[in-house]
Amino acid sequence: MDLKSLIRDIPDFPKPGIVFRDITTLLRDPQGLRYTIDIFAEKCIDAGLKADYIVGMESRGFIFGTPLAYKLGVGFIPVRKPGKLPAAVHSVEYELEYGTDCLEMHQDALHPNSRVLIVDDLIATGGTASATASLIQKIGCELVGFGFIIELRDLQGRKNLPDVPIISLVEY
Ligand SMILES: O=P(O)(O)OC[C@H]1O[C@H](OP(=O)(O)OP(=O)(O)O)[C@H](O)[C@@H]1O
Ligand SMILES: Nc1ncnc2[nH]cnc12
Repeated sequence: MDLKSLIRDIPDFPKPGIVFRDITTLLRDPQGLRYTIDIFAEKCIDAGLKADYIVGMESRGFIFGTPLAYKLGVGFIPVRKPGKLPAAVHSVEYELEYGTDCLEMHQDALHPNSRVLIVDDLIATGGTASATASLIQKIGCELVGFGFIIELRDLQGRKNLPDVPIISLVEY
């Protein structure tokens, strides 16, 4: 199945010059959604990525990370934008094109030495994924790899990530 054909390209969103890779059209397609999660799980297994938990970033990381965790038979841990999680959190600030943003995770979400696969819908600069990796490493967890539906290769986000396996299903 050609997943790229199910992803809608929206030019000049959210600003001129950006081509927004819209996954809502993929999610809307029952066969496309099922295939995405099935092939994602298959590639993780084939790559030997043995995780105890999937960590997904708000918000589109939730959309793919949770069904992948279900498929792999492991737990899902949300990494959320500031002020959303009710219990004590670890926080990490990271650079955006303009300014900074922050991500948070419950301090008690993971035990040290838990094996974690970080999942998001897309990697662009790698800032979000890199910040999430630093969060789980703060707790002493083992980062087994990253999984993305979409990788924007020209932005070279991989260069900002730790040296672990990276799975991406669709590249631009
Ligand atoms: O590699 P980067 O340059 O960090 O960009 C990738 C991130 O940007 C998008 O999330 P966004 O923060 O736009 O929020 P959303 O998921 O709520 O739409 C996307 O879902 C990734 O998390
Ligand atoms: N081009 C893009 N399309 C969709 N989500 C994004 N997040 C960062 N860059 C993006």
